[in-house]
Amino acid sequence: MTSMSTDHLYQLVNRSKRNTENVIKTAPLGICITDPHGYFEMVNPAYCQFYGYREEELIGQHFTLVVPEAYRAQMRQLHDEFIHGEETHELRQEWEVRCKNGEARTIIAEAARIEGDDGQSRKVTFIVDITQRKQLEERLKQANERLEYLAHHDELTGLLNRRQGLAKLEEAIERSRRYGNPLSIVLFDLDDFKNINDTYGHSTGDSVLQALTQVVNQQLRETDFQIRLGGEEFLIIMPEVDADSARIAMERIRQEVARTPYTEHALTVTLSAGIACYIEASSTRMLDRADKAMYQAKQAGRNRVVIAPSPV
Ligand SMILES: Nc1nc2c(ncn2[C@@H]2O[C@H](COP(=O)(O)OP(=O)(O)OP(=O)(O)O)[C@@H](O)[C@H]2O)c(=O)[nH]1
Repeated sequence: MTSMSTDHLYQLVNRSKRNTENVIKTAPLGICITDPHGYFEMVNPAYCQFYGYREEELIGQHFTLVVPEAYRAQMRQLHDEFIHGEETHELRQEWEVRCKNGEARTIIAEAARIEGDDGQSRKVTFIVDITQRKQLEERLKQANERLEYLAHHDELTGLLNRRQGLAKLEEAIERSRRYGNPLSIVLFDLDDFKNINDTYGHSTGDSVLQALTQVVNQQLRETDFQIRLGGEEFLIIMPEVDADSARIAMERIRQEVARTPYTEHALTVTLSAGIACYIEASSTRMLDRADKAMYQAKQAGRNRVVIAPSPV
């Protein structure tokens, strides 16, 4: 080889090195190289910019500087295992990291093991910021959870809604049918509720419905379900409870509801209830019997509980 061609080769190698350096400098993804003990040896501008540190603030620091305290030990161990392990590439993984200003962000990191000019292993890590995508995913997840919740619950009171409540009733009836256990349902409706809306406004009416839901719930067993069928009409499912016990429970609830003052106007609210217990009936039949009993309670002057007679 002539001296000219050696020069030329030297130039080419230098150019190639400069190109590589420029690629690393201008790469849109953060790149860092850590020594065998996890200390930063190289960080590119995108890495510094992402974390909010200057290059000289990072070089020589342990990489766990950008890791939340809770994961530091785990990350340190993973780094050491990778440096001394067999794998040359570390799988892509999501991590939560901390920027200089304390901000938490999410990255996807992928790493490779390279050999330094001292013959020792180094870890080169490539990071991509996915914070926005994660936040979007989180908001989407919350929106889906909310939709899922609303599909089963009444928004005002947080109770199960009619559709979900009727499904629960079907399940309860099925269990009673199979195991021969008693089951009672209570249909109740507030008395003269229209007066409250007309006198104090709809939002006061709403507050009454919310507070009343709590009063009733506090009186129920863990295994009972309270459902808002619609408007000011509610259903309670009481599995394993016979008609007499349901009446005692409902009397207690009726009295508690009537005794409680509602809203800042200290309103009195009463309810009329009809009870039906399970006797080889469909949910429609049971609801129908409870409804008739409730109607009787209204007819008899309201603020009372009536048990539906057993069908012959
Ligand atoms: N504030 C509020 N009112 C509601 C809601 N749903 C239904 N209502 C009201 O409940 C009232 C029901 O009136 P009615 O069906 O005449 O019954 P009532 O006045 O309770 O009379 P009785 O049932 O016969 O004792 C109406 O004024 C409805 O507008 C609600 O979500 N919020």
